[in-house]
Amino acid sequence: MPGSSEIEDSPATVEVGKDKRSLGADIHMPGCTVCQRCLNNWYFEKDGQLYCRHDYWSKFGTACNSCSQLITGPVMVAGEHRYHPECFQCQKCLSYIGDGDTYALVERSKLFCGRCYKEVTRPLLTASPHRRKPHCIQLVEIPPTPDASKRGAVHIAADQSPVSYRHSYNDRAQPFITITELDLSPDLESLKIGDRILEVNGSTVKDKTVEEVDALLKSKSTVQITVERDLSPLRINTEADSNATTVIPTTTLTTTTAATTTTTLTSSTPPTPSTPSTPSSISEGSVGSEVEQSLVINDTPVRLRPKQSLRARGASTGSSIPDTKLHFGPFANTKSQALCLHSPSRRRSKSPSPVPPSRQKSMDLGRSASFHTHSQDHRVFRASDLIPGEVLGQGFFGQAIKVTHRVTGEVMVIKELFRFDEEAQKSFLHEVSVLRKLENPYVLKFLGVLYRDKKLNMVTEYVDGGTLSDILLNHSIDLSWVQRAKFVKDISMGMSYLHSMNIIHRDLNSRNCFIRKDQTVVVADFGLAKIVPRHPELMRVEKEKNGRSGKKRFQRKKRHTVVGNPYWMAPEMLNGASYDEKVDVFSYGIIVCEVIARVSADPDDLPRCVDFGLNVELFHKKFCQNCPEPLLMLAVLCSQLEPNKRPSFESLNHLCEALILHIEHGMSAPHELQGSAVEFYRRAKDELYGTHDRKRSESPTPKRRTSLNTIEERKARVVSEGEGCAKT
Ligand SMILES: Nc1ncnc2c1ncn2[C@@H]1O[C@H](COP(=O)(O)OP(=O)(O)OP(=O)(O)O)[C@@H](O)[C@H]1O
Repeated sequence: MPGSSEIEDSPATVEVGKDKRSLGADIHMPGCTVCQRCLNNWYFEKDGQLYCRHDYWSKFGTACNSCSQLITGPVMVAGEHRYHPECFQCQKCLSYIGDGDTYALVERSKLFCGRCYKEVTRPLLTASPHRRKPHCIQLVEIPPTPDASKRGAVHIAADQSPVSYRHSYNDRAQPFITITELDLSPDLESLKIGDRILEVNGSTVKDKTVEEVDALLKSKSTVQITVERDLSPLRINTEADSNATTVIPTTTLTTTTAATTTTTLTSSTPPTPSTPSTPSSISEGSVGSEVEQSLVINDTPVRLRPKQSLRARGASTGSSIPDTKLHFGPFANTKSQALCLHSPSRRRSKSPSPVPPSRQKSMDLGRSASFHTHSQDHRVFRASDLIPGEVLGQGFFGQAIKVTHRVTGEVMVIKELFRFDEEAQKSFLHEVSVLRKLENPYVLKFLGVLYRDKKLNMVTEYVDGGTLSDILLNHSIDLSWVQRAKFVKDISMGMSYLHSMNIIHRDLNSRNCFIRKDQTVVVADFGLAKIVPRHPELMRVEKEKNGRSGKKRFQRKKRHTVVGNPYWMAPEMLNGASYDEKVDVFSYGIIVCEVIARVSADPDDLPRCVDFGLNVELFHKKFCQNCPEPLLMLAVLCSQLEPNKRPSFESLNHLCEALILHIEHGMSAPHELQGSAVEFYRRAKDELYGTHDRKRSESPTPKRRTSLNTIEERKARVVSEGEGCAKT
């Protein structure tokens, strides 16, 4: 995890799956099973063994093939490679490859959508037909048909050749299921003889027999096949191979595929060496029943005989695919059909195919073959699953729309971008990647993602009670002090969870806290959240990896970007100074003030000082006639100017619980919240400035808007000085 700040005051946490329990800080912690280092903060438990986070991840976690981060939610699977849905993105056109989309993963790292893959590989093949074709995992979709027999068949067999073991995607002993024959059909043009089948309709074929897989392939509905190919099972018949080429009069027809399969139809006597092929290049001539094809299969030349069913037999040297057959199908006598064989780069419209081009993607597909969910709760939705409802509101980059699931009736929210610049994309992806890691009753629940028009949308729970700000400012709603104390407790619970996950929210405010019908509050909006490592193991590993000074890299506070809304922003951030997670505690303090006063956080309404602190004396005078003193004390403690003096959310949880008991049942308030808040504030100010200067630090604000302007101007200045900013 990137970042540099270490969060103090947090007790050790046991993580058993998703269950996290706090331990007292004084409990002696044993060492990590793998690295033996003392587990004095976080640890993971599995089968009675304890691990540090790093070793747990490396032993049991699945890392994303793109960002290398642990995958905890939905995962896109390409062969043995796994991706976060938001990382499953075409590296050329940057569109998201979603549920049911075709793709190709080249050389195990370069991910392309189906269209870009064809564009990218074409010049490669043109440049050098001899070059070794890259390893590729590809999701190919065969459209549905009312009559499966008309679609063309994929013939498969268990491949016993040693090649099939060489780049295995698993370490099983049994052979791969390999495509041995393909009917000539536009639907099958993206498949190649020699392809190894990894999945059919999203299910691995590892444990299936050839017969079972064959039955799946014969389905009338859409079939999605994930195939792996490498080592050029078929490649261009070049000069070196030409001796073995059988020739038939008049025709030289060379078809180069975008992937690894090439087919050469060569002319008759005298045998002419094949010219280096160009993609889909064609010398005019007839292709009919007399044409014979020459192929190279696993480096062995084979012949293809032109019959209704062309059969390629292993040459005398012995082919690793001994009996390869190409069915030309009902249009065998047409040149265009012949070209369609293994020629995905050709436009389908040139083919007199019985399958209209629109059928290729027109069906409402089942779940993507490559999609699997690790978490029960996180899903990938299709646009057709969701009935759009009202727009709930707009943010800086996007908008939130209420939606209802067509089948289950669940009401949810999709958050979609309306700005597509880099900053918006980055912020959005960041929010998705943060939110999907979180699971807590006081944090907005992430439900999954929705791909629409090659764009990623986030799907979350719908929180039906409005924002905390809305509720507080609606004075027709009666809010008891107990209820208000419960609001602030819930926020503290959500925030302590976030901090325990090493996340600084940085945009905590009453508009980002939503209220459920049962009056619980959830913390939302993680677009500005910052992930900071604090686990000693992670730091050590990171330090070793980077060879940098751990001290410098992991000092507790670091100068971070200035982000968030200035009304809730901590003074140290407004001043452009280094900050840590205690900025969230300051924002929380301002929220507590809003809860007490039921006014907006605008400094016009909520009195602040020229040093950006809370003007407690004025606040007390204006708003605290009926307020329980310990609640005001809570606000004052949290909004202290010195970050280190603000309590952690962990201790705020306890204070809030005791506060509720105090307000509800008259039990004594915790000692931290006892006494006069105004007195406490004066003492703290005197300590900071001295008695004489304290008055000057407080806001005399003779002109009404001075304080507001000061805060906003200060932030604008900090930002223009180069600290950067997102969203105000
Ligand atoms: N899960 C949700 N449940 C109910 N209402 C929501 C939900 N998410 C968003 N909203 C409503 O939609 C509004 C816009 O939300 P959105 O997240 O798009 O922007 P924002 O959080 O207000 O702004 P920004 O993301 O720029 O900070 C919110 O203020 C809230 O009123």
